[in-house]
Amino acid sequence: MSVDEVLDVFREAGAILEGHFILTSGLRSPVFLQKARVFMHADKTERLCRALAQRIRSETDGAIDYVVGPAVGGLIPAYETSRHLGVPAVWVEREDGKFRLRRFEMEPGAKVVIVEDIVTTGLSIRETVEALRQIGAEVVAAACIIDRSAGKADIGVPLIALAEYEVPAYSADNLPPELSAIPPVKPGSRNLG
Ligand SMILES: O=P(O)(O)OC[C@H]1O[C@H](OP(=O)(O)OP(=O)(O)O)[C@H](O)[C@@H]1O
Ligand SMILES: O=C(O)c1cc(=O)[nH]c(=O)[nH]1
Ligand SMILES: [Mg+2]
Repeated sequence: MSVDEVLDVFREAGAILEGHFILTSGLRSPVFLQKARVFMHADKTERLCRALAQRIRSETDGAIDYVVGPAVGGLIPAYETSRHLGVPAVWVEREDGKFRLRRFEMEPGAKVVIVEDIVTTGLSIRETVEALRQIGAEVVAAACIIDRSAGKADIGVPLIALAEYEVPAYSADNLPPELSAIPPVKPGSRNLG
């Protein structure tokens, strides 16, 4: 799929929100990609994840044992992408704030591909890589639907992005006046009580 085709899916689903958003990294942005509004539609999700699975197959060597999704945003795309790759999908979720594979066993040396929804700074993927390495898994690559860093995020493993779409983000102490004027909202699940 082309970048425009991917963004059209987000546009059609009303998933490109404008306002003042607190991102999971703490950065602020005037744009939020509300992926849940895409993933609520099985047909749109299938189209995106089929294309992502094709990219994963062509850009990784050898067999993959598992797809791993970082909860919450990675759950649905990891599951749907795994269906097209023909391997099981598991997930990491936060326990005391840290990602952990709480519900599954994984044999040491298992080859995994992380499937995320959105990448901004790459922080969530780096945390997922760390959790998987701690249990002896081999992270072959990570993949995402949209990379908001447009290739700049350093995650320490190859990143396969279905689309790169650069969106501005600012530190909280360096906001442009038009953002300062809007009360911020935090849509994601990190640090939810
Ligand atoms: O590259 P990063 O700077 O880490 O940003 C991207 C992450 O932010 C969102 O997760 P969030 O923690 O907001 O919660 P969610 O998965 O519940 O949406 C998204 O699902 C990615 O995991
Ligand atoms: O960086 C984030 O937290 C983030 C950005 C975005 O556009 N969508 C999302 O779900 N998370
Ligand atoms: Mg997430």
